[in-house]
Amino acid sequence: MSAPTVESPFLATCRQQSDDRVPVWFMRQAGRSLPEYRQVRAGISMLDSCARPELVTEITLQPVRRYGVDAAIFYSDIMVPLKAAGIELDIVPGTGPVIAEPIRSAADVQRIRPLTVEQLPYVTEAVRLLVAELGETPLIGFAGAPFTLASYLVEGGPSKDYAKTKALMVSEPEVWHDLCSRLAQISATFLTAQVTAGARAVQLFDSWVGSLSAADYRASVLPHSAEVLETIGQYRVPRIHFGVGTGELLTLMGTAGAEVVGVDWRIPLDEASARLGHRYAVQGNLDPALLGAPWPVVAERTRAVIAAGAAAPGHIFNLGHGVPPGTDPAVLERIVDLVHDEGPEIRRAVE
Ligand SMILES: Cc1c2[nH]c(c1CCC(=O)O)Cc1[nH]c(c(CCC(=O)O)c1C)Cc1[nH]c(c(CCC(=O)O)c1C)Cc1[nH]c(c(C)c1CCC(=O)O)C2
Repeated sequence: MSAPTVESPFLATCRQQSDDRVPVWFMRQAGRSLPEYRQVRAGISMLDSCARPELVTEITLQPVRRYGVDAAIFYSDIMVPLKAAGIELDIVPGTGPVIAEPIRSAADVQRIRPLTVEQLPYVTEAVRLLVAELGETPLIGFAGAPFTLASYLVEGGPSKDYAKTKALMVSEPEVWHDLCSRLAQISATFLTAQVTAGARAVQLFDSWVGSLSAADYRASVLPHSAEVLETIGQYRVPRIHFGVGTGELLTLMGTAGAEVVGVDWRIPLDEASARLGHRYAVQGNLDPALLGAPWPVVAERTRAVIAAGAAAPGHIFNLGHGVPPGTDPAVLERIVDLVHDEGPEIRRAVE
């Protein structure tokens, strides 16, 4: 056991300098599961809400107040920097991102212009306001990774099979790499805006990359995600890299450059850590679909996640993906308390 640090438990764990405390936050902790969120968002579209710094600050703080989580995540969306770069899109409630003119050709790709931090003034301002309000609680900045962003741009919206995206990737590799290079630049700029304004960690969401084979991931996607992570490396903040269904990609994802690898519920954290050579802290991985089960079941599963996480050189408790909109906030509150109260003991029992 290393000496306790003055740093936040979340940041210490990212850096593998934690004691036995288990930090916890939830992907999509801000959002429709919270009545106070539904109230302040009423009548304001998702994308408009992201451009209002006071509102962004309030929504980001809501789950921190309610749950006592160890980190805040910036309220925005992976599509916000694409819109700022001039791509016409909307986020449709209940559906997700919808692109006015999908990107399918070399000429389409050339329309995507580079983004500058100056084009994101509402991001800079919101992060500054937030950091002043948050005190010791660190703010996590985030961005979408090139593959996940490309999947929306090429499909034109959400997809089940990513068929158009994969077809472009394998049939026109030059166009694909040009697209992903541009998206990497945009993602890195979105992260830079957040980190230079005071975010103390970042998460790169490659939510849909688990649809790829390891060979395609390595050849067509990994270099672009690595580019984003490398660009942000100069700021010395911990980097978290997450995707859904990535069990077969974990070994490769570990090489992309992040300090922490996020894992979904399909693979236990001890197995995930083994696939990562026990070199990285892990984040996850309670199945969000279980949040509606009776509390004793949720509690047992929460304890099992903590026990499996003890195999890694650091464990940040989270869900395996985002909080579903219908979740009872009281359950998340109980999970945070359990992780904080019982986490150290469960870890010591395993070690
Ligand atoms: C794939 C993806 C998107 N957006 C994001 C991802 C990667 C994370 C993941 O895999 O879930 C990232 C994201 N989106 C949002 C956040 C805010 C911070 C947080 O996690 O609390 C974060 C980190 C707010 C949001 N982004 C969105 C909402 C819900 C819309 C609303 O409340 O009106 C929120 C709170 C909209 C959105 N935006 C996107 C989708 C699929 C949706 C859901 C559409 C729907 O079900 O209505 C694209």
